[in-house]
Amino acid sequence: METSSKRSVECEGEAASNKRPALANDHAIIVPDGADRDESVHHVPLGNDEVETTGELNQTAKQKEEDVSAEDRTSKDYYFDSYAHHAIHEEMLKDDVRTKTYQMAIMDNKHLFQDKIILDVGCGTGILSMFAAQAGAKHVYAVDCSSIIDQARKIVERNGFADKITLIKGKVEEIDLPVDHVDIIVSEWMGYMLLYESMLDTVIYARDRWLIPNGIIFPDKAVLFMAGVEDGSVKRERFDYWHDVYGFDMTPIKEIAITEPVVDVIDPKAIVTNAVPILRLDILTCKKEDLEFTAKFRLQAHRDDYIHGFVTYFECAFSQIHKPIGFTTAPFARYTHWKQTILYLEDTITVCAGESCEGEISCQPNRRNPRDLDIGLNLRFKGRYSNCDKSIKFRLR
Ligand SMILES: C[S@@+](CC[C@H](N)C(=O)[O-])C[C@H]1O[C@@H](n2cnc3c(N)ncnc32)[C@H](O)[C@@H]1O
Repeated sequence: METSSKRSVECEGEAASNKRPALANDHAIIVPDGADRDESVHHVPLGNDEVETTGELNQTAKQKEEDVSAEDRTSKDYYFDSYAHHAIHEEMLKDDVRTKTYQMAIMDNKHLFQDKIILDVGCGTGILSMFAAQAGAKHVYAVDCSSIIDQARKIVERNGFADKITLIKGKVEEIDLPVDHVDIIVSEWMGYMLLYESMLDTVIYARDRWLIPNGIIFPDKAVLFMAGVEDGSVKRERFDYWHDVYGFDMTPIKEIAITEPVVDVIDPKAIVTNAVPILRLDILTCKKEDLEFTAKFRLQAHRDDYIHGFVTYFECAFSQIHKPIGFTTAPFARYTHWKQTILYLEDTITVCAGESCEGEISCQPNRRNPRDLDIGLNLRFKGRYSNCDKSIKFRLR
C-alpha cells in the first residue's frame, strides 16, 4: 500500500480520536476533549539570539563554545537561545493536546496543590506555574535559563500572580531555591522521540535535590513506542531524490540524509506492524543512566506490504492524580507539535502478513552534543521475498 507524500495534508482529513488507543501500555491515557488540531504550527529552527545570563553563565557558555568546532555547533550551543524567541512558545502553547492535558491534570486536582510549594522546571512563558497558582499553590518557584523568563515575569505580574510565583533566571542545575524542599514538580521536558534535548536529566536533578519523599511529578510516566511503516513516496521524495538532481548524481548527500531521523506526521494507514514499547520511564524513580537504553523488539506485519522505516512516538501520563490522564503523540491520535520521529531504511523490506522483523534499538545522548541523540538499530528479517541483517546508525540533531 502506498501513502501520500503530502502527509500533513492527508492527515487533516483524518478522524481525530478522543479515545486512548488500545496499545501495549499499562496506564490509562485520556486525551482531553476540545483539543483541536492546528495545522499552522511548525517546528521553529534553533536560532541564535543573544541570551541574557549572569556573568558566570556567560562564562560557561563561552567555554562550551570553544569546546566545539563549527560543524558540531548544533543543539548544544543554540538550545537556550532557541527558547528565547516567542514563536517556539507559541507553538507549544497552541499544542492544546499538550497544554490542555497539563491544565486538566493541575486544575482538576486542586486538593493536591492547596497550600503546597511547587517547582516549575523550565517555566518558559510561565503557563504551568500560573495553572499551579490558580489551583491554590502556596508558592511556585519558576525556573528557566532562557531569556523568555523576562516575558514570563511580566506575564505573571499582569495576571496578578506576582506574590505567588517567584521567577528565577538560571540553569536549574546551578541555582539555589529559597526553600529546601518542594511538594510538587511540574515540567514539560519531552522532546522529539521523547528524549531529544535531554531535558529529563534536569527534572531528575531537581527531583533528587528538592522533591519531598512521596512528592508528586507532573507528568510521572512516559512510554516510547516503535512500529514499522510503509512510506515509499516520502522516502523517494526525501532520499532517492539525490540520485538525479538536474541530471547529477548527488548520492553523497543521500548517505548523510538517511542517517538523520525525520520529524513529521505519519499517516496512521502507513503503519504496517504492531507497535511495541521500547522504553518505559517512571519519572519518580528513573535515573540518568536509564535514559541510555537498548531494547529488543519484534514487529509483526498485519498485511502484505513494504517496510521503509520505523516510526517512534510517545505517551505521557499523570498517574498520581485523582483520575489519571495523559496524552499520546501516536499517528492515529490528534496532532501534537512533536509529530512523530521516523527512522528510514536504505533498503526496503518486502513483508507478508504474519512475518516479523526483530532486533535491538539503542538510544543515547551524543557524547559531544548531549542534547542530540545517537540511535542504533540492529535489524533482522527473513521473509518469503526479502532478507535483511543490518546494523544502522542514526543521529537526531
Ligand atoms: C519545552 S519548554 C516548556 C516551557 C513551559 N513550561 C511550557 O510548558 O510551555 C522547556 C523550557 O525549559 C527550559 N530549560 C531547559 N533546560 C533547562 C535547565 N537546565 N535549566 C533551566 N531551564 C531549562 C528551556 O529554556 C525552555 O524554556
